[in-house]
Amino acid sequence: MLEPIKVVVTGAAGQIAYSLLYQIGKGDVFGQDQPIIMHLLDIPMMMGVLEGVVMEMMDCALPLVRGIVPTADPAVGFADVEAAFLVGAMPRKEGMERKDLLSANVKIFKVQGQALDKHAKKTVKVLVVGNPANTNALICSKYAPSIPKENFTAMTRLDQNRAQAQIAARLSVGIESVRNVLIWGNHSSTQYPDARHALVKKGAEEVKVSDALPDTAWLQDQFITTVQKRGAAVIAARKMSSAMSAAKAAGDHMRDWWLGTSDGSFVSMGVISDGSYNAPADVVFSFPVSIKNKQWTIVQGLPIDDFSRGKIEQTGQELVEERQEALSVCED
Ligand SMILES: NC(=O)C1=CN([C@@H]2O[C@H](COP(=O)(O)OP(=O)(O)OC[C@H]3O[C@@H](n4cnc5c(N)ncnc54)[C@H](O)[C@@H]3O)[C@@H](O)[C@H]2O)C=CC1
Ligand SMILES: O=C(O)CCC(=O)C(=O)O
Repeated sequence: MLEPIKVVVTGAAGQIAYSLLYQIGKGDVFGQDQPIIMHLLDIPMMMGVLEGVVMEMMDCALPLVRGIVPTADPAVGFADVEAAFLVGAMPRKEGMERKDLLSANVKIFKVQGQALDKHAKKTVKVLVVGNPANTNALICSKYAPSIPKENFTAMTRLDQNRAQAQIAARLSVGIESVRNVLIWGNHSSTQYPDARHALVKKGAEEVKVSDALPDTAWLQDQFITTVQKRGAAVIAARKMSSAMSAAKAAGDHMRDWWLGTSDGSFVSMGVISDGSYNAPADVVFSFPVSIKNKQWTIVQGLPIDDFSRGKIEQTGQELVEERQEALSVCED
């Protein structure tokens, strides 16, 4: 058995955390041999609710959970953590775009960046879930200058999972038969879900999704818009934003970062852009990445046609605009 690691979940009294904490505690994210001390951070007025979550965590009787620290103090929440799930932020309501949350939420990520800088391990892996996730991750990193920029990522894994599920359903195959479906850009309605590089198992063989599903009209239209608008569709139906699927995606993202991806497979993560694929540099942009030894690398050399180039440009432009707005909010 390994030494315990400290893992923080912010927004710990909220709906995503309610599903996420169990996954982490039962070993689905960091592995079955990795004990965990869970730091649960929320705001002072939620401490009563958080007490109930702590009782439930205890009552789950999870052998890997070696300690639970509920707190409203970021200095305690972020102390010596090796992994951080930054979930705590306001969710959007029906009719809003995620970027409408920017002015309310971005300041949370400034403060948490400063706290991570002071209190977390310098190797901490940070996953930002709270929306607008890409720009919040950028701001968090800016205010944590002693931690490498590569350690701050934003979640587009829910979009990837949604896209993979749409393709699998359309082909009537199991979800595990489909891989390398990508999300480019922003976790917003400009994101570009891309099945051009995706593969599907057909018997003993693996073939391109575009060959198994020669329906370009669907792939270039309904597939993309369904994934782009899925968050809004869930809100319209549930009157609350996605939580179970968001928690699953957060676990998937961190697990792959911690334990690595298999050869030839890639996953989508919002990471600091170096300008690959003509995306704007210095925004947090979702790229295909492969991961080894807890380090992600942007997968290079995928062929990009004019259709994809236009979509990448559009979502990149939105991220540049969000960056500008976020920086001015933080300077106020
Ligand atoms: N990137 C993605 O794919 C997804 C992102 N989200 C986003 O995740 C965020 C959380 O969603 P839910 O859990 O459904 O919301 P929720 O409202 O159920 O829970 C949010 C929790 O965060 C807490 N919180 C607020 N400010 C905080 C702070 N400064 N420090 C610590 N905790 C704080 C609140 O008190 C609350 O308990 C939202 O911004 C939502 O839009 C949701 C689904 C998917
Ligand atoms: O704002 C939303 O769309 C709800 C949460 C979310 O980001 C999503 O479901 O993708």
